[in-house]
Amino acid sequence: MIKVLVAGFDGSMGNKTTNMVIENDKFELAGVFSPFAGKDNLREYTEFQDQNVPVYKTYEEVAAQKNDFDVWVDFTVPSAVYQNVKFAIENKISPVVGTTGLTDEQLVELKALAKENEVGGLIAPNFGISAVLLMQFAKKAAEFMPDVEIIELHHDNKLDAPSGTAVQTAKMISEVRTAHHQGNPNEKETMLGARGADFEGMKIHSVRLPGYVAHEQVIFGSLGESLTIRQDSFDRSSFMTGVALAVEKIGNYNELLVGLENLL
Ligand SMILES: NC(=O)C1=CN([C@@H]2O[C@H](COP(=O)(O)OP(=O)(O)OC[C@H]3O[C@@H](n4cnc5c(N)ncnc54)[C@H](OP(=O)(O)O)[C@@H]3O)[C@@H](O)[C@H]2O)C=CC1
Ligand SMILES: O=C(O)C1=N[C@H](C(=O)O)C[C@H](O)C1
Repeated sequence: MIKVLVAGFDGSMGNKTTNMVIENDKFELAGVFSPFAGKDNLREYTEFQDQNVPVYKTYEEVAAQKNDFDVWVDFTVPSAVYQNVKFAIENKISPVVGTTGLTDEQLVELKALAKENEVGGLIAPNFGISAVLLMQFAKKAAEFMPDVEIIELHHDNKLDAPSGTAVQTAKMISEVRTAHHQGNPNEKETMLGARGADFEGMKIHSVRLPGYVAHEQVIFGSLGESLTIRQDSFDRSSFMTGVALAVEKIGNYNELLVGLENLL
């Protein structure tokens, strides 16, 4: 059995993940983690009355029981994810991280730490197969159509913008695209932000509205034609297959990987 701790268990993704772990015969829910939890055991929560699982609130509590955990699944917040992943690696608990917001510098540091500790881990901006495919297709398209704008659309509880998926899409496109300005070089924004965020000349636009979950559209323009690639996550269940795959496989690695495609 793979022993799993879910950090952010009380959030939208953390709740879905907690239920997925409980229902998966290959996994044991060995703990949940949030500094803000008001209870000491998961069975005190109405939804989990049959689950005798400790609620951990501090790193010290987790460290004292670190042999109880194989995998740390993180669906928390951008402001906490770096410290959470650093702690997990230092305690030889494999991080499987959905939380977005890690900087490039933090990623480099965490990769080195994982190598030093010979701990496998995964940072996945998106666990949905439709999003993983969208990023791959977008990179291919950019080889031939280098003028591109990204529109990501999310629920209006999301803390960060642009989305981690949109940033990862732009990074993958930039591997095959020469950085260049798009639009009139003399263009002026008469309203600040009108042209969106800029990534090596590509523009990224973030929509936040009730009714949305997670969606991304990549639009390519060229002489006399356009190509649009779109993915939609209508429900957070779309991420669970990828999370389960990562939890199951991450023990086979001894380095920190970025992107679910590394495990497919
Ligand atoms: N990679 C992927 O496929 C996906 C990634 N995400 C990402 O996952 C993250 C979470 O998304 P979502 O579930 O919608 O967000 P929510 O706000 O619904 O949940 C976040 C949870 O984390 C808790 N939390 C805050 N700080 C800490 C901490 N230091 N340690 C542990 N838990 C903490 C929050 O508690 P409290 O409310 O008390 O602050 C909350 O319960 C976001 O970064 C999002 O971008 C989301 C979906 C898919
Ligand atoms: O906050 C979300 O919901 C999501 N966040 C991730 C991101 O920022 O890319 C993944 C997915 O889009 C859902």
